Amino acid sequence: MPCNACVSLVNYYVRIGVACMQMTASHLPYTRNGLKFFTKRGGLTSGDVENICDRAAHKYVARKTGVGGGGRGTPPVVMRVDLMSAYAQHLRDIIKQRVAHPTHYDTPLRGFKVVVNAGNGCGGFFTWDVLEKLGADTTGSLHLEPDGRFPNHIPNPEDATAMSLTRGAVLAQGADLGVVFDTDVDRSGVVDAGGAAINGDRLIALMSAIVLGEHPGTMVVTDARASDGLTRFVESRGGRHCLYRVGYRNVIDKGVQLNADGVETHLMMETTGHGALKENYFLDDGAYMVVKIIIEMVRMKLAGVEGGVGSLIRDLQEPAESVLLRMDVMGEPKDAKERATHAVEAFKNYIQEDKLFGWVLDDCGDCSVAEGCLMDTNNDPIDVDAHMYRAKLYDENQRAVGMVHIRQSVHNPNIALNMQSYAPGGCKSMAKDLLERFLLASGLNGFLDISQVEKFVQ
Ligand SMILES: O=P(O)(O)OC[C@H]1O[C@H](O)[C@H](O)[C@@H](O)[C@@H]1O
Repeated sequence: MPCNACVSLVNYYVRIGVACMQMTASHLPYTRNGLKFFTKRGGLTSGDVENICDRAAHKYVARKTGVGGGGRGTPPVVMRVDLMSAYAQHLRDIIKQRVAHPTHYDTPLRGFKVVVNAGNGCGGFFTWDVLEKLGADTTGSLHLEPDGRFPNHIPNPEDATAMSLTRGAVLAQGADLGVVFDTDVDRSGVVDAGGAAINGDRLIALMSAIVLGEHPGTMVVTDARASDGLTRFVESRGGRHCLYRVGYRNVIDKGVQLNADGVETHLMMETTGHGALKENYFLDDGAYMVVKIIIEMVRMKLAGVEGGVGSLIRDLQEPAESVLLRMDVMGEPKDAKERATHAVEAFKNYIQEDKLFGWVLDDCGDCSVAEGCLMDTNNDPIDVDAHMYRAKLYDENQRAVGMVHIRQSVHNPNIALNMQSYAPGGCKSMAKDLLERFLLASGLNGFLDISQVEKFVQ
């Protein structure tokens, strides 16, 4: 079930105090699984989940040993709820109400062709239970049947195959829009009528354009891998851009915290396609994002605006090149976090100690070293992926070559090096510079596998 179907349950049952939980492996292999927990305030944080696990473990031990009660009491009430139908109806109602079609209120998508690629995850419902019921033609939709082996491609809007197959279907059908969901529909991407993939920064730009139309001046929170072009895009529309840590929960929690601090923040999105809106309980809900885009598409058509939703991001300036390289932390797994922290901090120190001439640490986002995030009043940040910095390289003529974002991976013992350049060849120049003047000079290659960087430089 799409995890954000849970919000329907929360909406409907919150009065009697019900929260909900979902089992999901997202796009990971079917041999792995996880749990997500929701209450009316949104998804629980990792700290909350740890607390629940601790308490469950204590209860389990108490029950096994007969010490401390073990949670015996009134047995829980079990009810069967058709959550998916309620969720789909909730989405349909939002589209109907917000489009308020002057001639066919109940079928506002009549005359529109929308192709869905569910990637064999659980997003197929969006085709028959949302789009078709609202009058859309969904001919040419792809991979709607759930299959945990994901036989066609990784169900992920960041996946090039997922996007290009959807593009092919959109162009073949002459569709107005293509929609790509990840497995559990917490992420999405779209393809416009011209076949352009709208994911990553482009999706954030599109959502920013829509949300800034509704909430002028709002803050938009993203992870700090987002491009400078995106910051300019948001600012040119009167918005503000807060760059924060990688990890969708970090990004969302930052938005929650900003709102609590009185900074109006309506959109929180990661460059991976996870996105949450204040109006939707701060949930990372891929279907809700698509609903917002579809409403905009229909409104534009009704207003006689040409070009479809893709035209909303025409002036987004994108990097000339984007590259992600990984450096595995070698040695004992137990030492990996400390070593990775050391390496990322060494990058900052090298710049601050003027050992990396031409490199300047960025002064916005929690990835900065100067003031911390410009808007950050959180003195107790989540200790996930906290070590990251962003820096720019300038050439001898003071022209910016590009930007590097260096951080520990959220999941694995490696360091991710995201590079974006402003001109072709810039990523290679930056990688070469970092390899020679930092990775080799510092001796970090003693415990970092720098082969991807070396290969890229060659
Ligand atoms: O640190 P990485 O391995 O690149 O993974 C980073 C990603 O981890 C998870 O999948 C989170 O859900 C994402 O929000 C995050 O962007």
